[in-house]
Amino acid sequence: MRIVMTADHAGFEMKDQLADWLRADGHEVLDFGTNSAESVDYPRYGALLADALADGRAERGITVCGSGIGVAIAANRNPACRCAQVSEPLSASLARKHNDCNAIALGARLIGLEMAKACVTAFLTSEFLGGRHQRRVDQLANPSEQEPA
Ligand SMILES: O=C(CO)[C@H](O)[C@H](O)[C@H](O)COP(=O)(O)O
Repeated sequence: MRIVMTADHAGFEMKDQLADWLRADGHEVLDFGTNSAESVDYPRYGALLADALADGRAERGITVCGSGIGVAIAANRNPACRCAQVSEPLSASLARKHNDCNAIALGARLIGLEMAKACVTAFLTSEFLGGRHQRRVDQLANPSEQEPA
């Protein structure tokens, strides 16, 4: 699978470790930085991730910051990106099954590498269930125009 990865300074080390692990597993990883512990601002890295998903350069995205929150907020500014901040595999799986998320955000200051790998595996191996979930995902484009179900 073609996967775009980004991180801020707090997440770059976990991002690099996950990228190596994914490449060893046969995935193609587009790494859009950052690539050091020098302090950077997360909005750019959320946006770079979302741009690559929006224009089809990548099928899935994984982004990492200290908590996963900042990069998730930034990525979700792009309507083509549905990014869930997750800290355990059930949420990562539900992000695919119910929300058709094309990205997850991880907190390198919240979880360890093995838990991050478990989240990534759940995210990459789970499929969107469609049905009532498709209706709700469609409504995200214009939530205030929807009739209550
Ligand atoms: O956006 C975040 C918090 O919501 C991320 O965790 C950032 O990585 C964090 O804010 C960076 O903090 P720092 O003190 O500048 O390293």
